[in-house]
Amino acid sequence: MNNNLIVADRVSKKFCRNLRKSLWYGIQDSYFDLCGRTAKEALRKDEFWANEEVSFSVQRGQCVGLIGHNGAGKTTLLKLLNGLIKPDKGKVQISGRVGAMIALGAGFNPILTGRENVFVNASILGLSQKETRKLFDSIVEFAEMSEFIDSPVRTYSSGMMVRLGFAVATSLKPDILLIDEVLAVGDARFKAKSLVRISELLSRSAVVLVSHSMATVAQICDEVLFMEKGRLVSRGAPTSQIERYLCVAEDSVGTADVYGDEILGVELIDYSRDVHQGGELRFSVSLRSSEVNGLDSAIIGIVDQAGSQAAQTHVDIQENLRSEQRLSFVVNHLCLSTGRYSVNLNLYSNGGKKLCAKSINLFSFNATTRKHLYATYCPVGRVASE
Ligand SMILES: Nc1ncnc2c1ncn2[C@@H]1O[C@H](COP(=O)(O)OP(=O)(O)OP(=O)(O)O)[C@@H](O)[C@H]1O
Repeated sequence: MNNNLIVADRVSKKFCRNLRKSLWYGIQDSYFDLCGRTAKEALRKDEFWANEEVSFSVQRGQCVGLIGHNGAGKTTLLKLLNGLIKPDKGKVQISGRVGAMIALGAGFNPILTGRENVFVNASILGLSQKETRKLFDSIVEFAEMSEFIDSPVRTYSSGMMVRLGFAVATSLKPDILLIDEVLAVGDARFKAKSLVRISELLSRSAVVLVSHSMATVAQICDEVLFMEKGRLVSRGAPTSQIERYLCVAEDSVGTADVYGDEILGVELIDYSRDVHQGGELRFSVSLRSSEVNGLDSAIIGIVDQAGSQAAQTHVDIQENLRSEQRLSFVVNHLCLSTGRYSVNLNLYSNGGKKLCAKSINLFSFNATTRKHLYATYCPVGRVASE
C-alpha cells in the first residue's frame, strides 16, 4: 500500500491582480495548451506567485497543519492539492480518494436539498447509490441535520453548511482530507466533535488542515508548514512553527482604535512577549479624561484571533482621577490556550453606568502552554490519589 499520499514537488501557481489582463492571459495560456506548447513561465505584467516552489509530502496517518498570515497562499495550495486549479510549474501527486472542505458551501448546489447534495457529492467521489444509502443515516446523524436534510441548501446557515459538508467529506472514507479554515464557522461543540472525527480518520488517511487557530493546530497536527508570501518558509514540530508564526504576528503597541477619552499610551510591565498558563498580564495606560467625576471601573476583555472573547474581567478603580492619569492593571491566573490574543479596555464612570473610553486592540500578547499535563489512570471505584 502506498503511504505517501500527497507529494507536492516544486509547485508554483501565479495569479494576476488585474481582471482584464487575467482574462487575456487565460486566453493566451489556453491557446498555448491547444497548440501543445508550454505557456511562458515568467511573470507577465500584474502577475504574482501565489505559490512558489512549494515542496512537501504527507504520509498516511499524518496530520499536517498549514499556517501563515492572510494571503500567504494556503487556500491556493489546498486548491492545487484538490485539483481545483492546475499548477503553472511543478507537480502534485495525489494517491486515493480526496475529501475536501475548502470553501464554505463549495461542492453544494444551493437549489438542491441536503439529501440530494449528499448523493451528488458521494457519486462525484465514486460511491454507488447503494454505498451512499448505507452511509446516509450516519452522515445526517453526525451533522445533526435530520430536521433540515430535505430543505434546499440555500436555506442553510453557514454553520449548518459546515456540519453537512464536514460530515460528507469525512464519512466517505477519504484517503486524504483537506480542510480549510471553515471549521471555525461551526459552534464549539461541533468543532470539538470534528477534531475527534479527524483523529479517528488518521489511522487510514492523510490530513492537511489550514487554520488560524493555533490552539487547534497544536492540538491535532503532528507537523506544521509555515507559509509566507506564497513560499514554504519553514516546517517542523507544531510548537516551533506556532512560535514563529506568533513572533511574526507581533503587533506594535499603540495601534488601538480608541473612542471617547484619550488614551495617551500603553505600557506593558515585565513584558516578555509570552504569558504562560496561569500567569499574569501587567499593563498600564496613560489617560486624558474629561470626566469631572472621575472613572470608577474598567472591563478588560481578551479576544482571540478569530475575534471571539476568550476572557473578560471587571475591575474597580479606587482612586479619584485627575485629568491626566496613569492606571495600572494586573490580570491574574490567565488560563488561555496557546495563541495570540488582543486586549480591549472599557473605562466607566458614574457607578459603571457611563462608558467614557473604549479601546479595541490596546495591545496583543502570546499565550503559551509550556507546562505539561499529567494524567493518572484511575480504576473505576477508586480515586486517583489512592
Ligand atoms: N483567483 C484569484 N485571482 C487572483 N488572485 C488570487 C486568486 N485567488 C487568490 N488570489 C490571491 O493569492 C494570494 C494568496 O491567496 P490565498 O487565498 O491562497 O491566501 P491564504 O493564505 O489562504 O489567505 P487567508 O488566510 O486570508 O485565507 C492572495 O494575495 C490572494 O489575493
